[in-house]
Amino acid sequence: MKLYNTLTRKKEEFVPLEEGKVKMYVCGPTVYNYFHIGNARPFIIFDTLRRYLEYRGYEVTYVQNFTDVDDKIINKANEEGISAEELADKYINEYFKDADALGIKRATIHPRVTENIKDIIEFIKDLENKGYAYVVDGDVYFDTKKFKSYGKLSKQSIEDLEAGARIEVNEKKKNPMDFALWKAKKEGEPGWDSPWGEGRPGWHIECSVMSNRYLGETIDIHAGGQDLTFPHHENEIAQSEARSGKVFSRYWLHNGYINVNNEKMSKSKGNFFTVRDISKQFDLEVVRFFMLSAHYKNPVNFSDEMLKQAQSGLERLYNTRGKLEFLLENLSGNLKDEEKNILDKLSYYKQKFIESMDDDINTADAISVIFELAKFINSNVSEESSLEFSKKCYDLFIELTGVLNIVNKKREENLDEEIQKLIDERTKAKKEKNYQLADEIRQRLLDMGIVLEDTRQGTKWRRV
Ligand SMILES: Nc1ncnc2c1ncn2[C@@H]1O[C@H](COP(=O)(O)OP(=O)(O)OP(=O)(O)O)[C@@H](O)[C@H]1O
Ligand SMILES: [Zn+2]
Repeated sequence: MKLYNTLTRKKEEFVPLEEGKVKMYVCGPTVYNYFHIGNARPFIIFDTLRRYLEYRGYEVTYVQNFTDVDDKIINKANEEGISAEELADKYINEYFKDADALGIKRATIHPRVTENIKDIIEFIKDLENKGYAYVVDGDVYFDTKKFKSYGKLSKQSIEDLEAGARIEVNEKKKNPMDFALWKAKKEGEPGWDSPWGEGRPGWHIECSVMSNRYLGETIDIHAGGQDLTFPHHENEIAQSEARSGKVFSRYWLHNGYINVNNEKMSKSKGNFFTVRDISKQFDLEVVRFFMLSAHYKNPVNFSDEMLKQAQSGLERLYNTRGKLEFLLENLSGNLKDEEKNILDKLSYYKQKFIESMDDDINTADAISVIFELAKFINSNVSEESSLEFSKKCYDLFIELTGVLNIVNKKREENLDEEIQKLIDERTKAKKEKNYQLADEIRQRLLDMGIVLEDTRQGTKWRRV
């Protein structure tokens, strides 16, 4: 399997440190709000990478953190008159509701910064002892000039970075690229005791510490959105490698942006749609399907129209699944000769799916293969087919869609909703005296094996 590694700017063969095992860290959300469609992209994409690795037989330890102390959280908590902890608790809870509905598997560990303060302090002490950190008025800074390979991820020399970056003037720092490991407490902020006085951790240190604590000094994959490459991931490398003297992460993966009118969707620009809001209009499986329909590194323009397209694509796949499930209940018999002849098509689709995913998790191509398979099923499985053949088609369809965790509802669950929707449409048509449409809908339901009975309490249905 090949993955595009930001560190080398190349697609590289993926070889984990320990055979059969993958240690993976994904930068998680800052929990002060519902997360938006842009934030959803890394969560969905790297969840899919994890699922694919598991499908290929790897045992994956997956860590995704919650940033539960930071300026934005503190400000919002102060506005709402609650503690930073209460605010973070609330949005962690809300995160899980949306993430579950997006089909994102829970991480092996979801650590929180505030539960790791002791380790953070120890880590900073190590950096200080090794001469990589200096203290000014209760703040502790990382000395970037001391870390010789600073800039290796963003491929810029420290001089270029200094020249190019607009960094706020901070009298306390020795060099403009230095960053805070520990921040002295200010009025109205939460704080913890430390050797440097009361304070709280800077942002970058948390990921170095939690990755080290839960996965060890060297991990296989570290991932996040493209905006995290610099300075966040650059700083994580500096902190971790300065302390351990070992490679921090062997593969660095970054997803491209979800844009609105070609501009990055972001909270600060206000051009964002929360997943929660979208869930009022669309099943969130549609959002997952939409994300996976593009290659994760390509920029994607988000719009309602795109979601509607994704919705109808997903519906087509559900129709295939529904048809197969209906037929499986009614068919019998072993493979027929003509079915034996086309059986190798199934292994071909499976092979193509794996090739696509092996090519830097090309979910867009993988979904095209699923559509090809659906087309094959639609034209080759019918009331005339054998049970054995239909079952083989069905098993492959479920296997491949299962890797991406799409089309994951059974016909029965899906059907009840669909039936009710059609009944409502028919009732509306009757009210509007559109009897032709009403009859058409009744016939469509009958074809699905559903009989309607109009009663005084409304329309009831039963299976034939
Ligand atoms: N428009 C976007 N497209 C793709 N990924 C994004 C986008 N915006 C943020 N991300 C990613 O979402 C993840 C969660 O980050 P976090 O909660 O810190 O959001 P954020 O960067 O504060 O969001 P914002 O940019 O809206 O302020 C990070 O991996 C980040 O790179
Ligand atoms: Zn991080």
